[in-house]
Amino acid sequence: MERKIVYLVNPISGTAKKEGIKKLVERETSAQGISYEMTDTNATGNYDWLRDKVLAEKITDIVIIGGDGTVNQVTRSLRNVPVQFGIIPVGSGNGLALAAGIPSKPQQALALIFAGKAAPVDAFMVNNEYSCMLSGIGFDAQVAYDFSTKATRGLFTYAQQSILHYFKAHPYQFEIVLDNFSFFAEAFFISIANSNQFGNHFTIAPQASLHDGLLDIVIAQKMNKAKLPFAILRQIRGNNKLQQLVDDMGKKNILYFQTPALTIRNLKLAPLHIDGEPRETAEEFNIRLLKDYFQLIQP
Ligand SMILES: Nc1ncnc2c1ncn2[C@@H]1O[C@H](COP(=O)(O)OP(=O)(O)OP(=O)(O)O)[C@@H](O)[C@H]1O
Repeated sequence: MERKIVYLVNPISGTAKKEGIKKLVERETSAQGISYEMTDTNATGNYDWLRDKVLAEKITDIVIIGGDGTVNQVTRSLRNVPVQFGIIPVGSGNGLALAAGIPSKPQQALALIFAGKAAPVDAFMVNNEYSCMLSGIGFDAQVAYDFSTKATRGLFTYAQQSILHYFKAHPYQFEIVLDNFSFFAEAFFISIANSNQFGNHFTIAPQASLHDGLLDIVIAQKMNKAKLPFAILRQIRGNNKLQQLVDDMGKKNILYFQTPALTIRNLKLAPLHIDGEPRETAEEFNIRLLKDYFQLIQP
């Protein structure tokens, strides 16, 4: 089938200048003889118009030139639409693209898109919110919130906010409800991961796969704050298994397990982020995996 690409450019994502990337994309796509359109994304995150366009004009590929927040909004809007997605990662974190092995350099990411080999990627719901990468409750959500209020984006601003919040961080109380049992945890944050990382290669869930039908849950339990960075480092390298969860409780600072669904009771109303974007929190989160939600071009 003849390919037709729609490029969606987020003008505010990350810190990279978009004009040069747009020119590169136009030049290279024309050289490939592929028909394409290019348009900016919008702040509302509504892409219903695109759904209709894909069907009416037989668009084969939607390529997102942006970060995880944009990937979230676009893929959410195009559920069950017969189209494959590409990413040219120019966001601040680019967690999903990096987890999928998509190159960071626009020219290489574009070459991958032209090769056009797509594979399914899971997503998940946190109550009624759709997430495709990594969501979290607690410390990292507070960082996401403050990051969203800053005029400059990018890794530097993100790191600056993380460090500032680290010194202010306090644990929250949660009840975790799994199929067969439940337990209480006092934790700085809980990450629910489809991708293996927060972005920028900062791995949090080393075993996470984008299409294994499982969510990786990481609980950074209350501990002496001086130990927290070391505990996270161990987590990055570690190989904890689900069956070890019960053994680990009470012994380990970081709990790590995999499950397709769980409920988290948020007893102290810790803040929530969805794919790095702050969202309204709730007293209870029902979290469930959506298997093979969209097709992503990847190596
Ligand atoms: N035209 C636009 N004007 C203003 N905001 C926009 C526009 N298009 C998209 N947005 C918003 O930009 C936000 C950030 O987008 P994106 O996730 O791509 O970048 P990022 O946050 O810098 O990267 P990452 O999520 O990888 O850390 C999203 O919340 C999205 O709603």
